[in-house]
Amino acid sequence: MNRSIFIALDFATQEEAIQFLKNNHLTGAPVKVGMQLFYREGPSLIQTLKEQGHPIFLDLKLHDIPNTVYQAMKSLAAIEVDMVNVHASGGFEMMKAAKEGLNEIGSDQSPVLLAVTQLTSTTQDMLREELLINDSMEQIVDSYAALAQKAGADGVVSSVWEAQKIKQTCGDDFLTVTPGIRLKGDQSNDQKRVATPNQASYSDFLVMGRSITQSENPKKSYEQAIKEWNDEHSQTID
Ligand SMILES: O=c1ccn([C@@H]2O[C@H](COP(=O)(O)O)[C@@H](O)[C@H]2O)c(=O)[nH]1
Repeated sequence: MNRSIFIALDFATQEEAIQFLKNNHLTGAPVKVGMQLFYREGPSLIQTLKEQGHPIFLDLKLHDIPNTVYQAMKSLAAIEVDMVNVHASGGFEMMKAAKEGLNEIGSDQSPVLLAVTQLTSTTQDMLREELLINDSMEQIVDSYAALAQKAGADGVVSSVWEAQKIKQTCGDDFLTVTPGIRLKGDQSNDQKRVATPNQASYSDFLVMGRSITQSENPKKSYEQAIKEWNDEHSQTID
């Protein structure tokens, strides 16, 4: 899969999601399906999106005992999405079990496994005061990424602000998928570690929801995000 921006389809129903894509000429664009839509519509929605040519990131963030995650990943591998994820805080054995579950269908066809390091809605203060973790955000994200890589994950979900360090620690081929993206001037909403597309030079994939889905002109916002990101990337690489 080439580097691309996944549109977060955070809609209540399949009908709304498909209509959004159709009305805005986004059929075939990479999409992220999360809990809201998948818990209601299930695998048939994935089938419909696949028939319309969309690369799919199924963002269910599994977090359970290793055997349960292993069995769940076998089910998810069977619906043939492109990327799935777990919470890295589930630990090494759980992430390893996730990878084994996905590989049951044959490792060359199995979905990419990502591990969520720390949600982009989490701040340093929350880590310290609510979760009783005293290390810095960067240290935690970095060590979770290294653990995820050791367990067999293909990459991580983090904010843009940790992506460079992850690449240094885990290597260029280890994928960095970054939500919390906003176009300049847009509201952050519940996101805390936010960035614009042109700040995302170390990301392999961006995830963008409301800056596109709630824009007055979603197609234009999507194209603007791609342009900003690509311009920045070519400047960094050249
Ligand atoms: O750390 C994470 C992990 C996943 N997400 C998901 O990405 C989108 C972001 O939506 P926006 O509207 O662009 O804020 C959403 O579906 C989250 O569940 C994340 O934001 N942060």
